[in-house]
Amino acid sequence: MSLLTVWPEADGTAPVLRTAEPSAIAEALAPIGVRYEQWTADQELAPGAGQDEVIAAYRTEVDRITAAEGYILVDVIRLQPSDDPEWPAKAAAARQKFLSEHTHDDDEVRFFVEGAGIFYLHVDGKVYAVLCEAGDLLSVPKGITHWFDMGAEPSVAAIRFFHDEDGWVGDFTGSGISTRFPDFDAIWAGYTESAA
Ligand SMILES: CSCCC(=O)/C(O)=C/O
Ligand SMILES: [Fe+2]
Ligand code: NI
Repeated sequence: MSLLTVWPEADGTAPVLRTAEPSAIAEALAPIGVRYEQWTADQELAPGAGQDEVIAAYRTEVDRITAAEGYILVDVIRLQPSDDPEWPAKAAAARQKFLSEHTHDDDEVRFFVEGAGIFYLHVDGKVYAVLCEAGDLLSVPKGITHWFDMGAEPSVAAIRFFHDEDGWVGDFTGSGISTRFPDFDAIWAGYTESAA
């Protein structure tokens, strides 16, 4: 399951669209150049599995995406709650990195293979919050203003594709818009309640 919520950029309290229907999500995102697809992500990942293991588990999907779109670098972001005393600081730093509005010079393709996270796309006077879960493939054109939230207790794994060997580079806009919209934890609470 996934969820799309759309608000006017001036008001993060009154959504103009809220849908968990995959075809409706894809249809709403297509006009802004965003590709949303549901693939299958059902590989069992060991708790300590790192980049190489995750990429190996999804080799077929990784090869399909890189071959179709010419990516030269693939990496994995994976966060899982743990008892490690360093976890709270690690989680907070990982969350903070993507929490303010930014753009990229490269398009952005993310294949979610575990957990959940929300991409907020700020386009044409609206904010589109795409809650992605395992199996979701999201492709965002270069230059789109956006931010990403994985919540206070991140649990997510996503495979990322880059055309540039520098990997993830964000250009921050300096806008405080991300603080005016419901964060991951607020949206996730409503989503799990409505799914129950
Ligand atoms: C789920 S991938 C981590 C976030 C990221 O790569 C990005 O570009 C956020 O804007
Ligand atoms: Fe991004
Ligand atoms: Ni980004």
